[in-house]
Amino acid sequence: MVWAPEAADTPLRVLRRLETGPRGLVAADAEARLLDHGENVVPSRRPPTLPRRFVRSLRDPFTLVLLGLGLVSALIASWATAGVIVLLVAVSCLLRSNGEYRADRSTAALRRLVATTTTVRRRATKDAEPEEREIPADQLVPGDVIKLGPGDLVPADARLLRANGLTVHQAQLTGESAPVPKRALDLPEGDEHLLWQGSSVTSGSALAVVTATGAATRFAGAYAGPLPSRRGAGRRTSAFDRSVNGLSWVLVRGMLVIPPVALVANAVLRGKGLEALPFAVAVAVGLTPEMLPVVVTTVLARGSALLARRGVIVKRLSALPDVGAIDILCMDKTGTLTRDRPVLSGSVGPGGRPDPEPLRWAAVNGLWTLHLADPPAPDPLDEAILAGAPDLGEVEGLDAVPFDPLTRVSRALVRDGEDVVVVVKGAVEAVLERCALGERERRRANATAASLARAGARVLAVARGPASARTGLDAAGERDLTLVGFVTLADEPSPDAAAALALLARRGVKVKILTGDHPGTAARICRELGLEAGEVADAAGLTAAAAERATVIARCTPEQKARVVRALRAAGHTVGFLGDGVNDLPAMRAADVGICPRAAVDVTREAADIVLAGKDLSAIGQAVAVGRRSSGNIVTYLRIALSSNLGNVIAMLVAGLALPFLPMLPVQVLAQNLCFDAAQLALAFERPGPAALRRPFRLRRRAVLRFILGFGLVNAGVDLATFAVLTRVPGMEGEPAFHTGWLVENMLTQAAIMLLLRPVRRVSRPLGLATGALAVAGLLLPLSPLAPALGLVRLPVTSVLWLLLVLVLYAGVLVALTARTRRRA
Ligand SMILES: Nc1ncnc2c1ncn2[C@@H]1O[C@H](COP(=O)(O)OP(=O)(O)OP(=O)(O)O)[C@@H](O)[C@H]1O
Repeated sequence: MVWAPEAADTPLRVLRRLETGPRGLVAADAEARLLDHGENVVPSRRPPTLPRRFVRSLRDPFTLVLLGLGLVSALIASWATAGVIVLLVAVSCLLRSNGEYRADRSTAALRRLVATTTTVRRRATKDAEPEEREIPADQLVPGDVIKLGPGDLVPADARLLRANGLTVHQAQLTGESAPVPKRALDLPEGDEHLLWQGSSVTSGSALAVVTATGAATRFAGAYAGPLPSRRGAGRRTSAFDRSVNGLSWVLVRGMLVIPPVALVANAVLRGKGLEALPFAVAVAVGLTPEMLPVVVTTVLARGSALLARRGVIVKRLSALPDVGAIDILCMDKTGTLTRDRPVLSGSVGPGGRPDPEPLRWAAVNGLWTLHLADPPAPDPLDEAILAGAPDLGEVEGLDAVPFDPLTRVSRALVRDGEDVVVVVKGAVEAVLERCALGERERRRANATAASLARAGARVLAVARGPASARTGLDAAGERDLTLVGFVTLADEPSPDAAAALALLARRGVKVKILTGDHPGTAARICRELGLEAGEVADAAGLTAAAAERATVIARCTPEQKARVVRALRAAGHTVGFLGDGVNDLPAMRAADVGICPRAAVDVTREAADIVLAGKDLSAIGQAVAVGRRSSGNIVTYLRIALSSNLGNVIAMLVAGLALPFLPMLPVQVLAQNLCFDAAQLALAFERPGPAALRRPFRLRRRAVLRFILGFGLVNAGVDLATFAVLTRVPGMEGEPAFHTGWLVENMLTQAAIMLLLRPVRRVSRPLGLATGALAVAGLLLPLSPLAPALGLVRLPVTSVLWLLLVLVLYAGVLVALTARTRRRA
């Protein structure tokens, strides 16, 4: 059976070819088709397997440079060096891919909870009435009849059977960034009647028949390789990623420069040629924080697992440090701060007097948009209006376009007795600008709406005007309507919103409300939640400076929300956006981190980096804390690893020039590196001090570089002091004794650095064990069976005592130098 419809086929022919009908498939038939066609999953969207992750982790710049150095070692037959490098790479990639894999698995159950679902029409038996059900999108089969509404992801390729004011965003497939209109034309010419998997509904509603699923969709064909970013082309790397990448590249450059410098120096000063190459390679490896990718993955995977236990899904692991860096969180109001369960509270005429007419016409509009546009999920506002509406009389619906956040109105064309009328309801300004009103009447209407909003109500304006059944809704002028009045609805704040806002304030995150609603309503909700409303601004004509000052920005269109977010980012803030509706999508894409509650519409959930699967909004505060902790641990690792490595490399290069022999054998450099790397994994389990949780975390690259350089030099000084001791203590004259002394001292100082260069004093159990093991390994390696292979010998007791003395002095210096930073933590 060939499912793909020819572009110009009529709906009937397509339905026939797919052996289905407008009433949907019979359930048993759908099951059989599922076996035939498989699940509706694009192959490249399946989570990668462990081996594939392993191969992917090889693409890291450090790993590539390490492999390059390994290759050089192999070419000059320095097998031990090559072997240790391959071991380092293998362990690093294995730990990293395993960490990612486990992080994915830890959120898998939660992900299923918030998986995309689709409203499908199916029948229990051939003669049964069709029923509409939500099923997971991966269970769809060709021939299924589906319903779509604003915010829905198009779950498979489909042919429209009916469409109402439908526009879709299909940039991923066609590159068009603006939403394109779609119609259920009988005899189409272009692709106006076709929907592609991977696009999303911006406005309107539709009934469509699925023509292709899974690997057979156009999307799967277009992206056989890796997927483009789900957040669209606008997605940038975060400040944290950029800083870590920047540091990495400084080091990679260093790694590439060191071997030639060491070689040339040896050649010039000692007339040695290529025999110094293994040493040069080992020194370059010594500079690498080869465990950086592993530590980053472990820290982030742990953070994500911790949050999963609290019902928070981190979809993009690298979003965690971004959450920790957020200093402004913008959020929408409806469905985030309020429950989005509005209840009708009143109906008044344009002057503010109680009047049932606005409610009646609002309900007529709501009823027929619901019936004719037939969206998959009814709008809560329309439901509330219908629940509280009186008898609507004999009004027959002719056409309707559901609510669109861009126009901010919903429209219906109805026959009222002999007359055909267009009924418009929506945001006050959007409706008033469609009304023929004198200056005074307009002012009076605005004053009425403002006073209703100040009392905290959601206000909808209702207007009507003459139209023609023949020319239909699209041609209805809608310019000279008559204002019927206003309906008001109450929407309770979410029970946990106040606590969540208070927690964010304690964490130093400023909250801004960006809403499509009236400023009065938004300001009132803020006060009820204990948030100082401060400056309330109107989105129209808002300047960047005003956006920075305001706490509430009202009457926002979706694009204006995004513009505010972009302006705040341009002013140097790290901005999070929390929203649930299709009107929040552009802002979510513009923000550093997108967050959405579980009940958000599909597209918003797809675009979000973090999904709050639980009900409690306070989870955002927890995500912020975990984000800061994760970044803190990564930076602590970088400081410790790099200042220690840098110190060692400087000391080795200097000593290399002063000594008649190599200060350390390549295999010793690498063995010491391996031990240090393994111990440093414990830094992933650290808990930063309370001060780190009180303010947004910013990785300041310069400050980190200064720290690394400063302590690197101190460390080099200590190494050279060790060098001086080793050359003077009796019994240490020979090359093996010198090597052993330096290796032991290095491992002891590395353990000291791990304990002392952290921002907090408290030592976690994993860290205590790791540093203890590193120090003991340093002392015991020369006595172990590995000693001959590593070129180590037993040291006289006096020299060990001397080395311990240097260590104590070094620890004293570190304690004195870090006292100030620790006091602040
Ligand atoms: N179903 C509807 N019919 C008519 N008007 C609506 C409907 N839903 C919303 N509106 C009006 O359009 C305005 C903008 O709606 P939009 O959904 O963009 O934002 P919002 O509901 O106010 O919430 P948020 O705080 O999430 O931005 C609303 O304030 C309301 O006046």
